[in-house]
Amino acid sequence: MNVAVVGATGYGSGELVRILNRHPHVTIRSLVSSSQAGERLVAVFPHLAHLDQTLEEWDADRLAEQVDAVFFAAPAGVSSRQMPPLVERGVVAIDLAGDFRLEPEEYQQWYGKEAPAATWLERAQYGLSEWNAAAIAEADIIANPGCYPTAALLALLPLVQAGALDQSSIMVDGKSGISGAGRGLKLSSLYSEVEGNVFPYKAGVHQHTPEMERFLQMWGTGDDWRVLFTPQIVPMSRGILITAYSRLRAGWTAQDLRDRWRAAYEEAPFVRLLEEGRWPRTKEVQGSNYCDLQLHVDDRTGYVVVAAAIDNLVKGAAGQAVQNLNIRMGWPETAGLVADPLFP
Ligand SMILES: NC(=O)C1=CN([C@@H]2O[C@H](COP(=O)(O)OP(=O)(O)OC[C@H]3O[C@@H](n4cnc5c(N)ncnc54)[C@H](OP(=O)(O)O)[C@@H]3O)[C@@H](O)[C@H]2O)C=CC1
Ligand SMILES: CC(=O)N[C@@H](CCC(=O)OP(=O)(O)O)C(=O)O
Repeated sequence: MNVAVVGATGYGSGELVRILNRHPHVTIRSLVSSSQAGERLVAVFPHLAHLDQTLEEWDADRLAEQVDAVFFAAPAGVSSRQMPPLVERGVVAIDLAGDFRLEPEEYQQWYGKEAPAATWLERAQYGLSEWNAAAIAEADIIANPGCYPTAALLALLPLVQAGALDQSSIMVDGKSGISGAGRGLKLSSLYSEVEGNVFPYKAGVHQHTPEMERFLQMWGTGDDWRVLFTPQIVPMSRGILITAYSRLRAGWTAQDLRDRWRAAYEEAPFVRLLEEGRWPRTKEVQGSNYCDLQLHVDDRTGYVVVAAAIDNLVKGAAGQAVQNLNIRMGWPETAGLVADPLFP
């Protein structure tokens, strides 16, 4: 099957190409770049020097002729504009940006951009692979989840669905490597700003907050879930570690919660429940599509603490996008994604 990637010079696209290149059922037919069309891929990504590809301009007619699926790995707002003519002509679209993840008012409020038209939003399904496979398998548009929500929802959803957590007390602390901010040149991504430094940003106002709340609400029990989310930058290139805290409802034990995780992820090839006492580490998932989970019930305070580690560019972006393509096409979920983490 032929695919295209839009936003070809970014980190998300670089990861898509790396993964798709080893995919048994996929050929990368077009890499679309708004800034460097005509340039060879190797000039943008020297680590992909073995691939003979040239970046191309956006041309909806050409793409609709050439490809069966398109990955949008561009900033918010691009897919809303460019995707409709392709989907209209039967191309499956997988969007790594936030355009199709939220209700229109929420998207406008948290992203400060106009939402896609309702007719297009209706055709989109949220691409949290482990939780929405039946809908993804039928979807025209797959809204790939944000990196922080992927880790937070995988950890929290089984516990929320079980009714174990107090609705008003969920706090999510997220630590991300700087590649989460993309490849664009910015002061805040400079080595001298990030090295030897750890700092929160957008506490309580990050655009992933409504995404976490929306899907806790949709797939959990009860309503009106509220999440206090604080993302932080840590001095590393890749990786996300989520630590989430919630008051536990009466009667729930660590064993009960672990049983819920086990039942939810029994058939999930990319979710690893670590042995008791062993906590997730970003390096132990690096370069892979795994999400590692652990929890602790703190009887002294009545809280549970859960932790999840993913590679933000793989399970948090390109890897989950390919997992979703696999689900959509009815291929084995792991096609192209069987890679052990890179360690150390
Ligand atoms: N980095 C991460 O960990 C994650 C990122 N995401 C989301 O995935 C998307 C891609 O992220 P990432 O690759 O990191 O971002 P980058 O900034 O690294 O790359 C985005 C690419 O989009 C293209 N682009 C930029 N502006 C425009 C524009 N106005 N019109 C069309 N194309 C444009 C550029 O490529 P070109 O010039 O070649 O067109 C750019 O290189 C974003 O929406 C991001 O929020 C989601 C999950 C995790
Ligand atoms: C470290 C860092 O800056 N991370 C980005 C991750 C979000 C992202 O990729 O954007 P969408 O999911 O909203 O498209 C951020 O916090 O904005």
